[in-house]
Amino acid sequence: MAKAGGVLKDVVKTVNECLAEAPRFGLKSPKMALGTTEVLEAISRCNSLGGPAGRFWTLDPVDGTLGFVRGDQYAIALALIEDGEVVLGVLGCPNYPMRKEWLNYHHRYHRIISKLTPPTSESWDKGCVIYARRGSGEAWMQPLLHVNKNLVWPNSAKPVRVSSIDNPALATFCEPVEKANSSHSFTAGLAHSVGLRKQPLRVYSMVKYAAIARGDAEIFMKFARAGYKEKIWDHAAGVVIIQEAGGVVTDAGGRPLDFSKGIYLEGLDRGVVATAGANLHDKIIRAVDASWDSSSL
Ligand SMILES: Nc1ncnc2c1ncn2[C@@H]1O[C@H](COP(=O)(O)O)[C@@H](OP(=O)(O)O)[C@H]1O
Ligand SMILES: [Mg+2]
Repeated sequence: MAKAGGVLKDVVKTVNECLAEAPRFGLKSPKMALGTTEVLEAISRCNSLGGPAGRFWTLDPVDGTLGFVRGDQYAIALALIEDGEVVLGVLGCPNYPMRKEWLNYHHRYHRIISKLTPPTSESWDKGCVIYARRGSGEAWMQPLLHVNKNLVWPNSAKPVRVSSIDNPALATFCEPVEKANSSHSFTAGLAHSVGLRKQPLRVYSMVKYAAIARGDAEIFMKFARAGYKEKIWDHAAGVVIIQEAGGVVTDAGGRPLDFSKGIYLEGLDRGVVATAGANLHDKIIRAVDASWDSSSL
C-alpha cells in the first residue's frame, strides 16, 4: 500500500508538471495544480471502448510485459484514434538506445558493459522515443528526456526512415520472443520460401515496430494462434509510425488493420505483416497464401 501511495504521488506530480508545460505547446494549463482526487477522477473517465466514431487515446503503459520484467525490451505505446483511423502514434522505448547495435543483444549485457566502460556519449543506454502524425510523411526519433530537461522540438529529434533494402537475402525479420505469441515454425517456413537468410531478430513488444521504422530491420511478422484477438493498443502507435516512415503494414490478406471496431482488431486476416517496402511485402503475403493451408495455425 505504501508503495502504491508513492506511485500515486509521483503520478500526480508528473501530471502537474506536464500541465504546467502546456502553454509552450499553445495549450491552456489549469490555474491551480490538480489534487490527487482530480487526477484519479480524470483517470477513471478513461473508459472509451473505441469504435468507428469520435476521438480517443489508446495507451499500453507497459507493452511487452515479459521483456519489462526480464530487463529487456518493452515499450510505452500511445496513439490517438479519430473516427477509426490512427492519427498520432508515440512509442517510448526505454531500453532501445538511439544506436542500432544494442538491439541485437540482451539489454542486461549492455548494463554490465556500461559498468565496465562508462558511457561517453549522451545517448548511450538511454532509450528513445519515436512518433509520427498521420499524413505528415515523417516519423521522428529522439532520446528519452531526462529529469529537468525540457523538450525543445526538434532540437534533439531526428527524422527516421525505413530501410531501403528490398532484397530478401539481405533483409532481417523480427518477431516476438515468445513462441506462444507467434508461431516461430510458420515464420521460419515463410522466411525459407521468401529467401530470407538472416537469423530472425526476436524482440519483445512494439519495439519491433520501432525497429522497422528506424530501418534497423526490414520485416515484422506476427502469427498468433487461432482464436487470439489482437488488441488495438498493441499495434496502433506502431502502425502509423511505420507508415509515415515509409513502410507498409497490413494483415496477412494485405488489408489495413481496422481500428474502428472497438478494442480488438476485428476481422484481422491470419496475422500482421509490416515491411520496409512493397516488394518484401508482396513476397511475404504471397508466401503466406502458399503455405497457410499446410500450417497448423
Ligand atoms: N497468446 C497470445 N498470442 C498473441 N499475442 C499475445 C498472446 N498473449 C498476449 N499477447 C500479446 O502480445 C504482446 C506482447 O508482444 P510480444 O510477444 O511481441 O512481446 C502482449 O502485450 P503486453 O505485454 O502489453 O500484454 C499481449 O498483448
Ligand atoms: Mg501490449
